[in-house]
Amino acid sequence: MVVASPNPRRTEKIQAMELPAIDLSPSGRSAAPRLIVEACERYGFFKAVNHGVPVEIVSRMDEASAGFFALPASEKQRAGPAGPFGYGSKSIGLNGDVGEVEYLLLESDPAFVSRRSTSISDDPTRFSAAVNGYIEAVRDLACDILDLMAEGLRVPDTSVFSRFIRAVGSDSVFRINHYPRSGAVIHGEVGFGEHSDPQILTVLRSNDVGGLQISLEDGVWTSVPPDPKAFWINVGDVLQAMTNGRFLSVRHRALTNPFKSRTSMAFFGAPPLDARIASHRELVTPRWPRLYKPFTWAEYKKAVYSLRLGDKRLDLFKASREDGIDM
Ligand SMILES: C=C1C[C@]23C[C@@]1(O)CC[C@H]2[C@@]12CC[C@H](O)[C@@](C)(C(=O)O1)[C@H]2[C@@H]3C(=O)O
Ligand SMILES: O=C(O)CCC(=O)C(=O)O
Ligand SMILES: [Fe+2]
Repeated sequence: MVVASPNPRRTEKIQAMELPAIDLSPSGRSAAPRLIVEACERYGFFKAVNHGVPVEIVSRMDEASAGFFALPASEKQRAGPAGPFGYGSKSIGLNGDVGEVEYLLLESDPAFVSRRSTSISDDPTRFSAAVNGYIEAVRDLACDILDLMAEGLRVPDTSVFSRFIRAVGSDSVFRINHYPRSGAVIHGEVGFGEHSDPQILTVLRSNDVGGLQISLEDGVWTSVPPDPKAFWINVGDVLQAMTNGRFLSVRHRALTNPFKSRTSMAFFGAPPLDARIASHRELVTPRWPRLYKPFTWAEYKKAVYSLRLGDKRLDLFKASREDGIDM
């Protein structure tokens, strides 16, 4: 189906497609490893249902974020400008990217959250308790899913991916996005432009307003229907590299809604800065040689922050023939 694009001068196809929903309850668990692998190979995205994250943790976080974004602009600015952490409005990252979004970007370490909360809320203890409780729950979910991925890929040590996120010094971050309604505009505007997520795995949730779209093919966008009870899970660049390109770090974006404001929150599970990222040896074979040169997360992050939002930074780390096909 071809429908309205946020930029009518650009030819874009926007389609609706059912993305896989994976049941993480005890009864769905035996099929989960295989279904997760299939979803990550085809779409790089899936929906986690019956995930076990308590609803109170989610509603406390929703209240905390709604309270913050409802503050007058001058008060929100006390937590900014984002460089890259803190409150940002319209400006994304450090290299001139913009979008119809305001956000809080937070370190995932509880001590950093507590410290930063003093510039975010008049009740910093409450705010940081909500954020820290939410981060702990979604980090556990991310690790659980990474273990299922390893099992589905038949990697014998099933904590190969999750151990990076559980490590002391993990560079994971947490983002809360608020997209004001676009008012007079009939079509949505670009809130958060096209990009892939750089880290290992993203755990994303939104309110009941749509706007997220993924692109499996250049210029073709698939709208992801909102489901506030579920989490959308997506593969990041580092996991694409660690799986030697089997899992896809898919490009996505978020549009604003003409009538309703949208809130999304994303936990980006990342390794420590000094972690060495390389394709897992079980996934490198003579028929499927190593696609990426090994790199540290610090080196990758430097590339991320020196480039623009939409740049394809993983291309900088492609292996050449001279790098061989060592396993
Ligand atoms: C423009 C930028 C913002 C970003 C860092 C970057 O230079 C390119 C990647 C962007 C992104 C996208 C996913 C996450 O929201 C994010 C926190 C990340 O790790 O990479 C943002 C960065 C940011 O807003 O600081
Ligand atoms: O708002 C969304 O649904 C997506 C946001 C996003 O992609 C991001 O924060 O990296
Ligand atoms: Fe993203």
